[in-house]
Amino acid sequence: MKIIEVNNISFGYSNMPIFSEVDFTINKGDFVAIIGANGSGKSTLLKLVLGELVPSTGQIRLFNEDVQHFKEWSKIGYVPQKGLSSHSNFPATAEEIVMANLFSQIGLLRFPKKEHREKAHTALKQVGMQEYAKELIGNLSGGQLQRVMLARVMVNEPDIMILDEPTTGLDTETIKGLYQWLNKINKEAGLTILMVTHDIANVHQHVSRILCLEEGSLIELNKEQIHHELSHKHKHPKNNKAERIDKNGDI
Ligand SMILES: Nc1ncnc2c1ncn2[C@@H]1O[C@H](COP(=O)(O)OP(=O)(O)OP(=O)(O)O)[C@@H](O)[C@H]1O
Repeated sequence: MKIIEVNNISFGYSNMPIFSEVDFTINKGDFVAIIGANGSGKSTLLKLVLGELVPSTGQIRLFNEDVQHFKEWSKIGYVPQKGLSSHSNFPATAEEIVMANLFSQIGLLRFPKKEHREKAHTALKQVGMQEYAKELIGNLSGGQLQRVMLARVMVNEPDIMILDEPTTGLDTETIKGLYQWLNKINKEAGLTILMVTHDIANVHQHVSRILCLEEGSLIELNKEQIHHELSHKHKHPKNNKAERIDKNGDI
């Protein structure tokens, strides 16, 4: 089953083209990493997938529906870049942050019921944060905040989790734990995961596919290319092609 279908999209800010003719599909159960240099457009691509930006050409479908008409947003758990860390002084507990994401069920002006509290606790437990439910988020470490962000999207029982550089500012042990946890929910619960990351060295063993965005085009890396990327020898196939043509003297 196709969860995300991106067909031949192009996008640019004002007069600055970011990418063109980008195609990819995310199927149910995939664990996909998107890598690419700083500023190559990874966050922009996620914003297009989430319907926050509109491509100049091409089409994006979520769960077989055009993104512009898509309404079942609770199926998609989006963890933005930096997440809570920029709002950590907000006077709310971990439990309140998680419950707030149930607003479509609770209603904005109503008080949460026992069942909502229980759902929040289940989600916090899933990420190993149940003991911190009543803790103000300002008292949590970066790794704990990140786990609250994961619980915040898990509470809606999404079909896909979309993460934008979830390891920024975290220490090595926390990063390892996060990847193991993502691997577990992908394998055991079948949650589909799409993750933007710089961290190919740690992530490649967990993901099923790696997409690389560079110089305006997106390609899926094969095993050999992943190996080259790991040894810092990667060249985007677009460039490799140009190099090959050069060598053959065909231009
Ligand atoms: N709202 C905007 N208006 C104009 N230019 C933008 C806007 N947002 C991003 N850009 C530019 O578009 C390019 C792609 O940005 P984007 O944040 O998508 O890249 P990225 O690959 O996610 O980068 P990073 O790895 O540093 O997070 C960058 O050159 C950025 O400066």
